[in-house]
Amino acid sequence: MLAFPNIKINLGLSITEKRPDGYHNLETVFYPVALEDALEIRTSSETEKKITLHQYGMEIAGNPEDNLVAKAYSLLDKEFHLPPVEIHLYKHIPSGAGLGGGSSDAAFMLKLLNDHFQLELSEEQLEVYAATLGADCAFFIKNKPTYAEGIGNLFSPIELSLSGYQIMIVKPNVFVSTREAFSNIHPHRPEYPVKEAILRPVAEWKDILINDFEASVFPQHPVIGEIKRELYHQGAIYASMSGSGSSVFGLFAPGTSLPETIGESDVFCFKGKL
Ligand SMILES: C[C@](O)(CO)[C@H](O)COP(=O)(O)OP(=O)(O)OC[C@H]1O[C@@H](n2ccc(N)nc2=O)[C@H](O)[C@@H]1O
Ligand SMILES: Nc1ncnc2c1ncn2[C@@H]1O[C@H](COP(=O)(O)OP(=O)(O)OP(=O)(O)O)[C@@H](O)[C@H]1O
Repeated sequence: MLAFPNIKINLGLSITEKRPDGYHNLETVFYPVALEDALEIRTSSETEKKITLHQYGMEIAGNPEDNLVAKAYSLLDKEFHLPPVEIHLYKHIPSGAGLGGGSSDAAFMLKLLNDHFQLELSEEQLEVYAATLGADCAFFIKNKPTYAEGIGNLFSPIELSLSGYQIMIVKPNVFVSTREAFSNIHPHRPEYPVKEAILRPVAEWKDILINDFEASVFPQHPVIGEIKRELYHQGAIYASMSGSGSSVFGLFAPGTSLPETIGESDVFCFKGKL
């Protein structure tokens, strides 16, 4: 059984307060975009080990047993005593990009196991499992435009369609640690709440829809801020860093031509239609 875990971008991201448990409350809108990994599971005849993971494409830091797809399997295996599986994961989504690639793989793994082994779990039950694997993991269960608050885990669906817009995503070759990005933030209530800003026309977002991580990440990694400026310079209607970086996306009007390139030759670049 095969699935294509996609990415999310953050439309606005306000870090509103630091919690006693060290995590931060935030407000953001997650929007799914069709930049995808490929993930396949098959029941395995292996008797010695439960998971055989084959990885292709971009390298993932860490050991295979720490891969979030393995963690997703273990989570359901504990409850349902699953047969052994062979997993094929083709990585096309860059890591450390703020695009939620690992979280998406994990969420799609839960959905695949649920379907393949007919576990009959509801979307709500799958969301509960997903939330234990990463802050934004549960979003990828329903995978629809979503307003998120709390630590990024309390969801309400929103009516928002960017259908027809074009997107360019650029990720420079720098690594931003999510944990470190949070530690440099001074939480505050936004002047223009994300939930209200998102209702305004896209052409107005530039001044009102803000990712708070930009103020802490751009000074440390100026190349990311330069990419955002360049996206605007080359005609983006709205441009922003996604999550805690290091990727930046630009939204372009339907029918306009996208820039050939942005930034240095070693950047990752994705162009697509929403
Ligand atoms: C910033 C976002 O990209 C917004 O979409 C996500 O909330 C980040 O989600 P993520 O990468 O899945 O993050 P996790 O792996 O759960 O957390 C990494 C680290 O970030 C910090 N963290 C994360 C989420 C949150 N609401 N507050 C935090 O302070 C914690 O120190 C945590 O140990
Ligand atoms: N299947 C996976 N794909 C990518 N990374 C994974 C995976 N499993 C575990 N990881 C680990 O998770 C880390 C973060 O990966 P991820 O692709 O989620 O990045 P991110 O862009 O920082 O996501 P986010 O938007 O959640 O901050 C990687 O450095 C890697 O060590």
